Amino acid sequence: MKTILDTLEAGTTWLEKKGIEDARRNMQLMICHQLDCSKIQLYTRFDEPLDESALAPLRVMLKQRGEGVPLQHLLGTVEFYLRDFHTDARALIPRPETEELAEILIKRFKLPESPAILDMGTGSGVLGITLAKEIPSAAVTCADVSTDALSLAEQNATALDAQNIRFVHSDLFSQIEGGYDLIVANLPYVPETDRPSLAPELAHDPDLALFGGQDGLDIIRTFIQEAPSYLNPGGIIALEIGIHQNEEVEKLLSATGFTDIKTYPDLSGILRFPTASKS
Ligand SMILES: C[S@@+](CC[C@H](N)C(=O)[O-])C[C@H]1O[C@@H](n2cnc3c(N)ncnc32)[C@H](O)[C@@H]1O
Repeated sequence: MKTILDTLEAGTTWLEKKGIEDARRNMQLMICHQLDCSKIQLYTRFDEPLDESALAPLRVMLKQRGEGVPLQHLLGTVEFYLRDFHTDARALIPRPETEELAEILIKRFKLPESPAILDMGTGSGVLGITLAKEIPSAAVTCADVSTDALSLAEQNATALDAQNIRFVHSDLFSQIEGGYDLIVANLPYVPETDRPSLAPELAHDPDLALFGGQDGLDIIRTFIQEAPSYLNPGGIIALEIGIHQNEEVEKLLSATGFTDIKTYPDLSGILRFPTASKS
């Protein structure tokens, strides 16, 4: 009978042949998911035999992973700011760099006592829900044009018991009323011209979450132009953008009258998080 270690080795080899990066980690996490145990527990159970009731679903997951289905969709969750968020095809899989944006906002910005916060393009809700949980006195609004994304975000807010939060179906600010102290937005920024060269796994993210027109900035341009009307004086705008988009976005912010413009780098040094204030 196959042990956990046999299964881990065989699955890793198979995923490597399929060109999956980090194959061993992928396989470990799929086994942990199937056995409902942590990675540490897995190491202590290597010699345990796996019967067909555990192997059969693992084979299905392995096959799907080999076909390029993202690991996060197979596991059903992603950790973001130390909380587990459900993730599926309804919204973009939360990315680790977005966690860095949450960290910057929580640690580096001084917000009013009970800030009104808007998360525009909330997707699975990771930014808005994290801010709601980390700043319990905040009143957070999460908006998205996708009703699918909103249903996932609401599911996550309920699972994480975020109560200081509401959800609005809105194409940018069309259904939003003003008065925010912080507006954060990770809107689509992938240039249409990059579509043919994108990693196959991105095909599992909704198009609506990725593409922002020819240079990627179509939606962000409108967002920046409209945002001042929805910010309180001294209010902050914070975005996530793609590589080499910072100069154009800083110009847009400046042309719209924002001050204190600063773009923070992500951990790999890409200037990814522009922030600015309304004077
Ligand atoms: C890059 S995803 C980010 C999702 C989430 N905020 C995150 O960080 O993981 C962009 C999100 O913006 C939403 N979106 C796209 N166009 C929009 C628009 N015009 N108005 C509001 N939301 C929009 C998409 O549906 C998608 O959920």
